[in-house]
Amino acid sequence: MEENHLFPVFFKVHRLQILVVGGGAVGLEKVSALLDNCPTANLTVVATWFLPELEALVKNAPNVTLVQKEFSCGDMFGKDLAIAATNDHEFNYFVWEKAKCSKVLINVADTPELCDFYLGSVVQKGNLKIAISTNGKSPTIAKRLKEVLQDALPGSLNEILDKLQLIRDRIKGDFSEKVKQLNQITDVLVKKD
Ligand SMILES: C[C@@]1(CC(=O)O)C2=NC(=C\c3[nH]c(c(CCC(=O)O)c3CC(=O)O)Cc3[nH]c(c(CC(=O)O)c3CCC(=O)O)/C=C3\N/C(=C\2)[C@@H](CCC(=O)O)[C@]3(C)CC(=O)O)/[C@H]1CCC(=O)O
Ligand SMILES: NC(=O)c1ccc[n+]([C@@H]2O[C@H](COP(=O)([O-])OP(=O)(O)OC[C@H]3O[C@@H](n4cnc5c(N)ncnc54)[C@H](O)[C@@H]3O)[C@@H](O)[C@H]2O)c1
Repeated sequence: MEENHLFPVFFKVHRLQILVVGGGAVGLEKVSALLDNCPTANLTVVATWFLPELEALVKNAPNVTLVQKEFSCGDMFGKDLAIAATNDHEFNYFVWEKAKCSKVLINVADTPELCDFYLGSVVQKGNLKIAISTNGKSPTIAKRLKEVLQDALPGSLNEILDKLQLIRDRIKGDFSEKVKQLNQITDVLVKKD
């Protein structure tokens, strides 16, 4: 079976500077995804025009700046991550080149082969977060799986996490003893019948 070699990480995006080039349908989708996960994400969106929905979304977000202009090399300065989401394939390549020159990790929305990272479909239940990737095969299936898991996972999972954190903070002893006790307490979750 073919395997997915993407390595998932969970970025603290409020500590990063993120550039999005393009403010149309896909720019809106990517900005929404970032803000859904982290309302305090630091985003700069550069585009020649913006969808009104995007302007409305970021209206009261001081951490998001919309810059209406053509993208230029200087926009990459000081950025940690970038997303190229214009409707111009050649231009997205140009943005990719600028990101590479500046050693900025980039997602090119219309060219998976150029992407350093993909965005995932994200299930959220309080502190719990599950990211799904289909290796770029079918974002629609990723979205559907997210919907299935979002419904199937009980809201009480977040309470369990809160309780486990309290227990984790209270257990004394050396590290291996702590791991042993935490595994015993949670054994019930994986025990068959
Ligand atoms: C998961 C999600 C995250 C997000 O964007 O936040 C995401 N795409 C979502 C939706 C979606 N995207 C597209 C459709 C239309 C139907 C279809 O094509 O299936 C729908 C469905 C819809 O909108 O309903 C079209 C599309 N997408 C890509 C291309 C380019 C190409 O494949 O060449 C084209 C064709 C454009 C064209 O034909 O012109 C590429 C990528 N899209 C990815 C992520 C990465 C792979 C993730 C993975 O490994 O599975 C990757 C590789 C790069 C990236 O964008 O990071 C988000 C679901 C959010 C949710 O959970 O609700
Ligand atoms: N990865 C994904 O999830 C995904 C999903 C659907 C489509 N796509 C691809 O993404 C691309 C973008 O589609 P869209 O629907 O958002 O397009 P769109 O027409 O809605 O928006 C294009 C945006 O690019 C901006 N732009 C164009 N040239 C620019 C420049 N030189 N400098 C700055 N901004 C510039 C425009 O101002 C506009 O904001 C398409 O090529 C499509 O194939 C990707």
